[in-house]
Amino acid sequence: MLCMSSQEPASIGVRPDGRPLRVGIVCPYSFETPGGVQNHIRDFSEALMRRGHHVSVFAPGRRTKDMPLWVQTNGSSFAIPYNGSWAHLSYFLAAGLQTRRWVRQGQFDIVHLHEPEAPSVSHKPLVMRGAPPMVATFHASIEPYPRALHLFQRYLHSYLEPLSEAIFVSPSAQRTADHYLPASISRHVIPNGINRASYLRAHPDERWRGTPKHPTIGFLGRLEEERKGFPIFVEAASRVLERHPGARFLVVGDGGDEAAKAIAERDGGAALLERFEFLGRVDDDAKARFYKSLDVYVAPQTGGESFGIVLAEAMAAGCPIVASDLPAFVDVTEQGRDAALFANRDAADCAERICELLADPSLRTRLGKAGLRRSGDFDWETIVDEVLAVYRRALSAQPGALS
Ligand SMILES: Nc1nc2c(ncn2[C@@H]2O[C@H](COP(=O)(O)OP(=O)(O)O[C@H]3O[C@H](CO)[C@@H](O)[C@H](O)[C@@H]3O)[C@@H](O)[C@H]2O)c(=O)[nH]1
Repeated sequence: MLCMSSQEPASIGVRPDGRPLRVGIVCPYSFETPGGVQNHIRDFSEALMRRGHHVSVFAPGRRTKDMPLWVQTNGSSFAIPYNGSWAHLSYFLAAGLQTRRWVRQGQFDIVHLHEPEAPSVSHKPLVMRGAPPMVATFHASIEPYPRALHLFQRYLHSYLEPLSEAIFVSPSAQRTADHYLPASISRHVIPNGINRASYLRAHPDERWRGTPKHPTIGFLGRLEEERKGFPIFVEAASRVLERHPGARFLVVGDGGDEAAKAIAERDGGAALLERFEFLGRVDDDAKARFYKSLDVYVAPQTGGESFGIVLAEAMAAGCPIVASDLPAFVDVTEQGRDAALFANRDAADCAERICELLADPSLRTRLGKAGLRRSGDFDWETIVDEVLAVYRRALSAQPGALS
């Protein structure tokens, strides 16, 4: 079992004896496909290792070349539609045996489960006898809560009983989990984190930088997923072009070919398509430069967002944001003080907000500065301390758990 840590522990401070913690993290989704939960676990693990702790992650699916050595996989996964997206999970008998064996062999001080309510490997340690203290992070936000899911509430309620502490990435994620989480479990809202410094130090990329005549307006996300709102971005773009014919629309994410085809098939689609540039999936450095270069970043997501990590990233780059008024986005932007919000699914309103920002550089500067300040609340360096405080509580509630 490979558990990694950095060489020089700065401050450990969770175990009474000052030794580093051994933390086992279970991710329900395969690392073969990128996603918010996987990125969160990767960045959190790296931040814990920078503090000197030992971390090992278990996830479904196969190993890929670029996967860190501290991620272990169980070799298989299957895809199901989940919360407006496709999730690559692993659930059946072997998955349970493999996960529990991994927990036993890891001799962890703490086991940290992500989305233990999802039918995947992070569900499995909950039935173990003699398991270390278990903390869970709940990411999902499903509002309004569907009637069909009420059927599972009683089952989940008793299944989740062994958890020591629960973390929610936002108040909206807590409202969802409150439907099935036993009242006895302590609750903490701790947001998703970002590597803020990487956005602060990024430089704009000349290819993507706007000018007053040719401002650049960006979208980032999985284009083929309805809930990421790309069709709303396209509709808003066509309206913005009526007032700013030189505007360029830069798009990062998988699914560019299909999305370009759909634009070309619209009335007047060929002219609209000329104003779009599909950049495909980019690496994290290019992503930071992308946010840094834009005049406006647009987040037109229509639902299923538990937090809105992309907003936090754009804020850290000082990029002014136009976003839909989903509950999670309202929270991240402090009730809209740090971004211009539009009525969810309303492309005309979205275009209006974009045009207001394009017409008013001082408004863009004000929102960029407000976002930059707000992004400090999501820096991993702060968030890790908050999670370690939760680990400390879980360990002190089970004093015999530490070896
Ligand atoms: N480098 C790079 N990163 C990308 C790309 N596309 C997406 N990402 C990154 O992938 C992460 C997740 O992006 P989302 O579009 O928000 O994905 P999600 O899987 O729907 O995220 C969910 O979980 C997050 C974490 O809890 C939530 O913050 C989010 O609201 C949502 O519920 C973000 O860090 C985003 O920048 C790309 O092409 N390149």
